[in-house]
Amino acid sequence: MKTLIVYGTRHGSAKKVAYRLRTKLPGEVHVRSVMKERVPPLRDYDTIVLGGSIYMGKIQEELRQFAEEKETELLQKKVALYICAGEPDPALLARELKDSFSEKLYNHAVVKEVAGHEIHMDQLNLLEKSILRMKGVKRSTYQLSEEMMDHTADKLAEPHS
Ligand SMILES: Cc1cc2nc3c(=O)[nH]c(=O)nc-3n(C[C@H](O)[C@H](O)[C@H](O)COP(=O)(O)O)c2cc1C
Repeated sequence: MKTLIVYGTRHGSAKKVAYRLRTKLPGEVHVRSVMKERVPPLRDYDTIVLGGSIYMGKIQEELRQFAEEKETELLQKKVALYICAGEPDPALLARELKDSFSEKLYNHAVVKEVAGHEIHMDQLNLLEKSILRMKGVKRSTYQLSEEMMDHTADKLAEPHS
């Protein structure tokens, strides 16, 4: 199995998930930032993982665009989707995950997960801090889900139907 993980991030948690997933997946696994690196041709891979993080309800525009441009190819592959997102309401998190990708791609993906979130107060700018203050968030939090990463890796290792 050859896997490509393409991620978008602002403060690093979606990147952290991408690199942790790499250690859990069998076979050759390549990780690329959709914002900073050239993404290799998808035809070279059996499995594609797309992951990003949510700000004001939206995933990184670069990742959204990438998924849109490559949709036809992605629909021929085994696909996993994840988001890092900090909303406390599970229904809202599920909505954010669904809205981050096209309906076709979301339905096609063998696994779609909320990977938890991290907030590093010392890395945020004033605007970001005041947005979080309005949401009642005052402290750094570190809640990435190892369980979700294990689940994603297990699902991707299952034979493709
Ligand atoms: C300014 C700001 C806005 C955010 N808006 C949302 C949001 O609308 N929904 C959500 O679920 N999480 C929101 N979050 C939480 C982030 O999605 C979470 O911290 C995530 O782990 C960040 O990922 P990154 O480190 O890959 O950029 C927000 C965080 C910040 C700092």
